[in-house]
Order: sequence, then C-alpha cells, then structure tokens
Amino acid sequence: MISIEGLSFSYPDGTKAIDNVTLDVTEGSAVGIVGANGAGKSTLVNHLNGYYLPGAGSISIGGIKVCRKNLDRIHKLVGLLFQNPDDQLFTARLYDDVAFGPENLGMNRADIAILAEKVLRELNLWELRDKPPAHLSQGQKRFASFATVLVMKPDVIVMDEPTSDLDPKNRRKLINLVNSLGITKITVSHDLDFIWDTCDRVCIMNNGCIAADGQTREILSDRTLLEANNLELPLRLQQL
Ligand SMILES: Nc1ncnc2c1ncn2[C@@H]1O[C@H](COP(=O)(O)OP(=O)(O)OP(=O)(O)O)[C@@H](O)[C@H]1O
Repeated sequence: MISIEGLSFSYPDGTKAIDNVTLDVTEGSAVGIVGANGAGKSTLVNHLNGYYLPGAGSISIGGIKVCRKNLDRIHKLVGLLFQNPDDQLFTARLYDDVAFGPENLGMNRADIAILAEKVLRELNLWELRDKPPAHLSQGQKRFASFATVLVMKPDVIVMDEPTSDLDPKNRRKLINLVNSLGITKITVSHDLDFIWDTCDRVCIMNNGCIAADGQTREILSDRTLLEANNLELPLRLQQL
C-alpha cells in the first residue's frame, strides 16, 4: 500500500531530516514510527499525503506516485492527523470542519449530512457539533480532528502523536477506535505503550534513517536496541 524508495529530504535551511529511507507497508498493517526528538518522524510521515514532496527518491501510495500532479488522488487515499489538532480545525463550527472535506470532493449535501452525523456520533462529538473548534478542550479537539479525517474514508490513516492530549479514559477509547479501523495505519508516537497496543510492526528512526524495523513486541522489548536509539522500554515492561 505504501512504498518509500530512497527518500531523502532537507529543509530550506539545509537541515537534512530524512536520509535515504526505504520502507514498504502492506495493506491493512499498522506500523509505529518511533524515535527520539528530531529523529525525522514527522518529516517522514508528512510526506505520505504530499504535505512535503521528496527531495530525492520516491513514494507511492496504492500504486499512485506522490507528486504535485497526483495530490488530489493522494489526499483521497491518505488521511493525515497533524501533531497539533489546531492545524486541522479551521472553521467556526465543528460540523463545518467535518463537512469540509466531503464538500471539497463534490459530495451532495444530503449524503454529507448523513456521513458527518454518523462520524460525529461515533466519536461522541454530536452534541458539540455547533461549537467553534477553538472552544473545544484539547482532548475534544483531538477526536474532532479524527472526525475530519475519518469522514473522508481514507485507505491509509497517518497519526502524528495522537495520544498527546488524552486522559487515560480517552486514551483507552482511542486505542479501541484505532484497533477497530481495518485500514492501513501509520502512527508516530513517543507513547510506546500506545504503539504496543495498536501496531503490529515498529520502525525506529534515528538521525533521519530507519535504525530498526520489526515486529512490535520484539522491537519494543529490546532494551539495548531502544537505549542505543535514546528510547526507553514501554512503561508496562519497566514495571516487570
Ligand atoms: N520547518 C523546518 N525547518 C528546518 N528544520 C526543520 C523544520 N522542521 C523540522 N526540522 C528539523 O528536521 C529534523 C527532524 O524533525 P522532525 O520534526 O521530523 O523530528 P521528529 O522525530 O518528528 O521530532 P519530535 O519527536 O520532536 O516531534 C530536526 O532536526 C528538526 O530540527
């Protein structure tokens, strides 16, 4: 479903954030991207819906090359949840944010109304539909940004630090939600327990490269490997 081939990317100031990354992700799998601050995780996943375009190398999603001329098709395939929900919510009313994507696709109003209500109800946001997103709590904003992505029925969902604002109960709710999605999932997180609960494969990034790639339980229980990449065991293993 995702094929990244020799991807490198530098920011305009010269910072090399991605250094020759090659990665294939099969349809329906759930891959966690972990690594210390500044390792290149956000830069990598922001390439998956064309937010950044490759400096060198190539990416394709579902066989479609990520490039400027294919961006509309890529945006239909890949839903990206930004690290900061405020970057995702920009209208004056939650409902309008959720309806925005389907409207852009040209869906008719009646279908949008049915779809938006379904997604808002599933995420327990229906009662908040008339609120300005700016007035929602951080946790509510997090689920609201999920709603704007899920309403588009993407084939791939990319989540950047999805648990950062959530209390334990909502974190559990998010784990259940993510595990109920039968689509390809890419999750960037410092919350290795969340990765443990939601991903079947983990890649460790270090200095713009993939330093390790394997099954979640193997990678996340390898203390030596984690420490070599400035990471720690998931909390559940630290307590053993
Ligand atoms: N807009 C930018 N301009 C210049 N350099 C940037 C920019 N955004 C990120 N970087 C640099 O690119 C590198 C990778 O950053 P990135 O945000 O991808 O890391 P990350 O692994 O997601 O980090 P974190 O865990 O802190 O979110 C870092 O050295 C960072 O300073």
